[in-house]
Amino acid sequence: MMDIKTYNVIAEEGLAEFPKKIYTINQSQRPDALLIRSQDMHKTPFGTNILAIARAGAGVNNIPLVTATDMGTVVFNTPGSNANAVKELIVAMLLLASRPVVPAINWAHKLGGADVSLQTEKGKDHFAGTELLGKSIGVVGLGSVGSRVAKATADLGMKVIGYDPYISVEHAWQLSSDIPRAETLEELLEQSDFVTIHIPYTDRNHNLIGAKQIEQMRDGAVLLNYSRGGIVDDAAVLRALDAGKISQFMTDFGTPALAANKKVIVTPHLGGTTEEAEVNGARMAAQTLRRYLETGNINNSVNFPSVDMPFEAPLRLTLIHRNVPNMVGRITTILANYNLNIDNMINRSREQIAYTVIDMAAIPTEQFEEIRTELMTIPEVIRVRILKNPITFQ
Ligand SMILES: NC(=O)C1=CN([C@@H]2O[C@H](COP(=O)(O)OP(=O)(O)OC[C@H]3O[C@@H](n4cnc5c(N)ncnc54)[C@H](O)[C@@H]3O)[C@@H](O)[C@H]2O)C=CC1
Ligand SMILES: O=C(O)CCC(=O)C(=O)O
Repeated sequence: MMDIKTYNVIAEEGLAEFPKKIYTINQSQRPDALLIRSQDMHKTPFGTNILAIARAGAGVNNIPLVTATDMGTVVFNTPGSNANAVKELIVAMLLLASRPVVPAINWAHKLGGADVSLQTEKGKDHFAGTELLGKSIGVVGLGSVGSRVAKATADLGMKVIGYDPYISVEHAWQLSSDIPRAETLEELLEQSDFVTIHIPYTDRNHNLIGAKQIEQMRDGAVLLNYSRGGIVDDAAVLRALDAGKISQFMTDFGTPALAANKKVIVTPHLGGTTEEAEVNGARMAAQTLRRYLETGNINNSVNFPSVDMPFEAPLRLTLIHRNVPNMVGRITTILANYNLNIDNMINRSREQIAYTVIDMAAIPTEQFEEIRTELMTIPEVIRVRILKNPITFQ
């Protein structure tokens, strides 16, 4: 049996992906893997018993990736699982930035008496807005969320300009050729009535939008941050709002200072919070975890290479090791000493880490620990697992 520990609200549909014959959920003091959303894993200790951490969602800045990699813990996310939810919220926020819908509703609910329609017609002009049609929007980051926001806002008749110097081939293909791309962030900022950010929080992206960038924006522009706190320098934004340089800031990552400012609209980290996105993310995370735990195959990892080798032999050895020369030679020498014949093998690396998967014929279960211990004597080996093929192992 393997145990999955969860943090945060994980949709039942995701947990149902773990068959009760093989898995328990939150039953062990030494779980085998974690299924999380925004839990701050920088402050949540986890040990080497944790083979993998699956993050139902996109951002992984809540997970100490270097530590996890050094421990041989594979970290997964669920790319795109909540991108539509974020896109729809951005459309809502753009509309709320242009039309004072919330104050208008509050006012309308307070109207009373026989002449409600008279009061309505007299007072409604206080709540006149503007239209999105023809306005320009700069989309920073053209990944799963940004590419959808670009399309949706173009469909609303906005003039869209994108910026993403690191765009993946997959996302570049998805992006309509009608969406012009800025060469620099400055170029985008200068041309946009609205600027919306859809990039991961990384050291490189810390305060990407600071005082200098805000100065480059159009006077009266609206800024949206539905990516992460820390990507936008909130103090610089507050100064720019007070000075009238930008007109509104809309963010999913509130602070008391932001919430106290009337030109800021704070939502409580709601971007991915729809029934559909929560189910998508939980299912995808659970399926990815299961594939890794049961077959050793890796996809959607943010710290390990992708590996997809059909599990056809009775036994599979998986080795996580440092990416140094001659590892495969040293590993196979040990296996040869046991007279083990290799059916199939794959070795992949990602930066400092490498992953070797070796399929072979059945050996007595009593030998597993001995072989595992011997392989672990190679100093660069971090983790060795021996997996039984549930179909072929006799
Ligand atoms: N508010 C919420 O609930 C949610 C927030 N997010 C946040 O949004 C971020 C983006 O999500 P996805 O689009 O799904 O991720 P993604 O990985 O599909 O796309 C991110 C894009 O940003 C680009 N990028 C990175 N640094 C950049 C920079 N300095 N300038 C321009 N482009 C840059 C990358 O090349 C990539 O194309 C996540 O990392 C997460 O922090 C995502 C989902 C929900
Ligand atoms: O609702 C959640 O779990 C957080 C969504 C999010 O921020 C992300 O996917 O990066």
